Amino acid sequence: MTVGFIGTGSMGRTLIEAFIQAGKLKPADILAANRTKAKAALLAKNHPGLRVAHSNRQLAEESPCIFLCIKPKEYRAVLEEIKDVVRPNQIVVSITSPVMIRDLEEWVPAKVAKIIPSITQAVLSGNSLFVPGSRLTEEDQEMLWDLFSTVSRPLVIEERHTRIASDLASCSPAFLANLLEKLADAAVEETKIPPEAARSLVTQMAHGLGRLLTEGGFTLESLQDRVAVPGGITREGLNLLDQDVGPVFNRLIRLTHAKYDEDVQQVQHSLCTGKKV
Ligand SMILES: NC(=O)C1=CN([C@@H]2O[C@H](COP(=O)(O)OP(=O)(O)OC[C@H]3O[C@@H](n4cnc5c(N)ncnc54)[C@H](OP(=O)(O)O)[C@@H]3O)[C@@H](O)[C@H]2O)C=CC1
Ligand SMILES: O=C(O)[C@@H]1CCC=N1
Repeated sequence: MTVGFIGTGSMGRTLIEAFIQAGKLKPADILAANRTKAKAALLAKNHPGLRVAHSNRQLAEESPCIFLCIKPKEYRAVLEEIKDVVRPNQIVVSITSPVMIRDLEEWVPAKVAKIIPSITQAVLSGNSLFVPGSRLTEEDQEMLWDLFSTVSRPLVIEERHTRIASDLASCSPAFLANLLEKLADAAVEETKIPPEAARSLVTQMAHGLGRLLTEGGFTLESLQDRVAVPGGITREGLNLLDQDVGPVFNRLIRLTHAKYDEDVQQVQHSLCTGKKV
């Protein structure tokens, strides 16, 4: 089956390369289109057999399953371009959290799903968040589940939980990398340890931490208890983090939700103005 990807930016490329790496899709199964054609052409060069469509419309005509890997503001233009050629038996998957399934279902007669990926799929790990639309059959759901199982752990979520689940699965790699960067920078500032050593120490620690939590039988709580020996040094640090860092995450979640609400409004406005199918 040909799988089409509209948008070969950061996430479109990550997904394509993850499916190839997992052996789930062969390059010849993939048809890609991107506004800046050179980006899709480079992907085709790196994965011989992968085909580049000359337009989004051609891609939509030729792909039983179409992934929209574009940003919220780019939906209107792409939907305008493909809506007349999309058929009811096709599957259209959006990877964009603020685009509502019901809006997509108004624009195209296809079977729609929202699947939010994560950069962690580049190493075939992490969750992908699965929101099935009303027209998907059991068979379609199984096909998508099977596809994403090869690069992630798919998780069905309700659409109303899209934002918070994306914060945790998709944004948090950036949030936690930022915290580790701050930890390393503070170490350099306070002790003059060489920056490369500080970065290497936190990076290797993060690798081990991920494994402890996923394969090592630890929970978030048991890990802290195990490291913080009674009367020891770690407890001092944990007490400070409990006091100062917790509230930052409450603010962070309020911020991401406020931006999400704004994006939802903007997308709905852009998709509601003008002609639909
Ligand atoms: N990055 C991440 O970790 C995650 C991203 N997402 C979601 O994925 C979506 C894409 O994000 P990301 O890949 O990071 O963004 P990018 O900007 O890297 O990629 C978007 C791509 O879409 C292309 N594009 C834009 N308009 C069109 C068009 N009309 N026709 C064809 N291609 C077009 C752009 O082309 P051009 O080269 O011309 O700019 C660009 O390559 C977003 O909605 C984001 O929220 C979801 C989970 C995680
Ligand atoms: O920053 C963003 O908007 C996207 C959503 C999830 C991850 N990245």
